[in-house]
Amino acid sequence: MASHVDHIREIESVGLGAATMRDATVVQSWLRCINKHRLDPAQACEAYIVPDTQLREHRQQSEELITIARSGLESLFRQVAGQNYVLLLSDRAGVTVDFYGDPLFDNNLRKAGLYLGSEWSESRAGTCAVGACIEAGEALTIHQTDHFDNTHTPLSCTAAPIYDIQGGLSAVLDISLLSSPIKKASQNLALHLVSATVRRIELANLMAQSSREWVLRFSRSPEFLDVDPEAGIAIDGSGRIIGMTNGGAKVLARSGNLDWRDPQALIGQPLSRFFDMDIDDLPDLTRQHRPQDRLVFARDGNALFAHAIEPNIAVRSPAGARHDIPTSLRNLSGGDGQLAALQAKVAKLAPRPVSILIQGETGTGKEYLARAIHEASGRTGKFVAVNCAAIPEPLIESELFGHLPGAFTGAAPRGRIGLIEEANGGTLFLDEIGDMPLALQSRFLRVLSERELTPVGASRAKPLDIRVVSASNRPLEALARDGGFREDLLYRLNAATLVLPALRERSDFVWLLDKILAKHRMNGEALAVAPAALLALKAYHWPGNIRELDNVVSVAAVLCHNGVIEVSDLPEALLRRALPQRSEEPHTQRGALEAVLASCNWNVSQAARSLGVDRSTVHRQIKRHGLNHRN
Ligand SMILES: Nc1ncnc2c1ncn2[C@@H]1O[C@H](COP(=O)(O)OP(=O)(O)OP(=O)(O)O)[C@@H](O)[C@H]1O
Repeated sequence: MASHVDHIREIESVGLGAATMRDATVVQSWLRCINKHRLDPAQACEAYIVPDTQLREHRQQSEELITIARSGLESLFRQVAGQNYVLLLSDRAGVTVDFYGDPLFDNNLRKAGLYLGSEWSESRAGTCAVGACIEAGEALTIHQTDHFDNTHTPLSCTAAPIYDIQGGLSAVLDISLLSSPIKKASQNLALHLVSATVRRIELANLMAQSSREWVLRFSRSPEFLDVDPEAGIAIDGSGRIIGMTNGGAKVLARSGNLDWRDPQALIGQPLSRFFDMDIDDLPDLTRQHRPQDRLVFARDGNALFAHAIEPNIAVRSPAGARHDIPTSLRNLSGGDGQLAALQAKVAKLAPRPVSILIQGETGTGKEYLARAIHEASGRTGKFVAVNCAAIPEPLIESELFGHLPGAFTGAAPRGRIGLIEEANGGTLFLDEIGDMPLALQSRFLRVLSERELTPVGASRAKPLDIRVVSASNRPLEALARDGGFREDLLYRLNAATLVLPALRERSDFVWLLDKILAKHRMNGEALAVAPAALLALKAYHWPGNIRELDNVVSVAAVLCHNGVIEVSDLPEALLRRALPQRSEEPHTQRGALEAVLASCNWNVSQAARSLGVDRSTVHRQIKRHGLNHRN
């Protein structure tokens, strides 16, 4: 193996334009490390693990993706069992948010950075599989001395990007070895496995997010079409493309002679632009027809087998003019009146650079809404979420503003780009803004007024183009009146205010539930809720709102048999509260009681146990509501 000195020399000479046998992706990454990230190959740095608070935030942001990716990760981990591979799922920032490795090697893995919380962005770690994959947008292997930093040269890492259905890179799946054979070709199988897993994760994601739309899946062979398709696209009722896997984007781009890296050119286009068919032809491509008869022709002459999956119309959103609402915003509600008004307002505000303040109880979807605003804004930069309550006060300034190398004791040796700068060209989401320390509020106010940023330790300001969306579940006006929040900052933040209703106030509960069921379906099998359990869920008052509903469904999905959630799969605390002693809604109360009784075959003792009340209370309630075993 080349010595460290040879390795440094090789990178330096490639930096000066010398020819090399390395893959083009490696060379491009080395050049970025030298020219863009200003890294020095002679300066070795240990792998970086982000602090716990930050990790929690990264994981929270990737919650949905982790859930969807998990079954793919588990099956990949099973396939490579016993071969010492480690699996990392990293978010767009290169931070490892999920991890599968052999606990026997925990210490070595942690030291090597193959661990939960490790940050593998190219600017931090130099050329590495995750970082180079984020930059290149394609699957690749970074093998041993392909790494830029000497510290990482024992590793062999292979990574593939996971795209969201709008074509944005949302995560990276990496499979790594602490030590591997010398030849890079030894990792070709790993490259194939990671790419196949990502393809399945993207398809699962497309299915989960497009359950109310037509989904068209493609394969070059009729045998694999229905079991393991290669690509997928989602199409709305008017025949326009509204989502795709990366494979789907490539099929469309090839057909339309467009660039798959420019998803805006694909999303929103009519199906007929890419295929010799339109929406009316989709029913002929469903499973009722033989796979070999489902051949479709792309505009570039390419022929593919297709499988059309009908929209799931179990719960229809009410008719109304939703056509001028961008796709990302349509996901916000299933026809609730208050939200429909909010969606219309957001559709108008999103493309404009106005600051938006979102208010709502915990778990009502403030961050979800902020992301939807970002997606509908057309801004090309990142969505960066900062939870002001989660970052310890002494760290918040350098986290937000970044710092130069050596700006203060304990500063990162290479300096650090702050979260505000990371959001340049995109959206900065400030959650729990009411918890931002007062001193920082003044600094932040300057950033907003002057639209420029000065990192800690820097003397010159940098120009900034950010859209700020902030959120709070505390009444900021009252906080400002009491001196806990700067009034002038409040006015900068709330050019528009959006209020998210609590879940118990929403009329589209069943629509939301359906969406969350689709998210948690296990191994692609549909989840359903038994009528009694649905009554109990509807009767509950949901203090934790959509997040609580999501948690309840995720646990019930694991507990239930044959994919049907019964009352017994719901938490006792929920059932207890679903049947309050004094309810203003006797109908709901009666329904919930009936539901619980039906689930235990009218065994009053069992019903009392599952409700956490005594038998006499159940008897009293039965009498009060005039319930009868036979009615
Ligand atoms: N319209 C929606 N459809 C599906 N899931 C949703 C929707 N809105 C929110 N969720 C889910 O509900 C959970 C809570 O949402 P989110 O984190 O955006 O709430 P929040 O109001 O920002 O919470 P907090 O006040 O605690 O910060 C997340 O899992 C999110 O994915």
